[in-house]
Amino acid sequence: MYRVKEAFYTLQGEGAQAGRAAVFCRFSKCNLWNGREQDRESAVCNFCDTDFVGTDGQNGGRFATADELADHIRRLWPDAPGRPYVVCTGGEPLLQLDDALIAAFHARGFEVGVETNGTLPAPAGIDWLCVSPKADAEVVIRQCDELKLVFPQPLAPPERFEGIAASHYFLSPMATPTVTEPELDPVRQRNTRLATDYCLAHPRWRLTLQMHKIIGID
Ligand SMILES: C[S@@+](CC[C@H](N)C(=O)[O-])C[C@H]1O[C@@H](n2cnc3c(N)ncnc32)[C@H](O)[C@@H]1O
Ligand SMILES: Nc1nc2[nH]cc(C(=O)O)c2c(=O)[nH]1
Ligand code: SF4
Ligand SMILES: [Mg+2]
Repeated sequence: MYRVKEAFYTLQGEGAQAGRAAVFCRFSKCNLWNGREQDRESAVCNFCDTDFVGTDGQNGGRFATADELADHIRRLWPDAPGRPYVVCTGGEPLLQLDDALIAAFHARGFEVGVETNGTLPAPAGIDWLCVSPKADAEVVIRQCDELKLVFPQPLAPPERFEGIAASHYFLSPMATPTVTEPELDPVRQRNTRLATDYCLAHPRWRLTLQMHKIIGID
């Protein structure tokens, strides 16, 4: 049984695939926070900008088989040229994404992207793996397509992750979890300046911005 909070068609807003059309499949549950506001402060990951509790979002639900979920996601992709792309996120997608679901996506022509906190092993066959480390949680994935670190995190300085083999190293300024408009978020503005300065001083790192919030989609 797969539990999905929501699924929607949008543009990838972050990282090296930013600007690419994708169906986002947001799985329920995370291993670093239970999703309840009253428990945020004591959670390992305490800046999450996402509601991943339950299955009640748009196109959310419980899916008994990989084929049922992949068919559901396929229906959200437009009938137009261009390689179908699904981004599995959450919550923590690696609590649920398995070989059967990756195979079901591939069988429908999808490239499979994953956004993970890196604390759980990744199944084989993922086409684009984005690892975003959180605080002092141990990262077990040693190789990925992009390492996308939310910055700054006192317990997760960029230098700690340079041993993880990645094609791209990004800093993503930490936003206030509950604020969607960047211009109304002075904390994000300060963090954008800090991330910019870090990238200027350490040019292996690149800046990425949450484009979907800037342009006001999803
Ligand atoms: C909600 S998480 C879900 C996937 C996975 N659990 C993870 O943490 O990577 C999706 C992306 O949003 C980023 N994110 C979450 N809260 C954020 C915030 N307040 N500011 C900037 N990025 C944030 C995460 O680091 C991750 O790259
Ligand atoms: N447009 C858009 N791009 C995204 N990239 C990563 C996201 C996520 O929450 O995993 C995300 C998201 O929530 N929306
Ligand atoms: S950002 Fe990712 S790891 Fe952190 S609580 Fe949200 S879903 Fe979990
Ligand atoms: Mg998001």
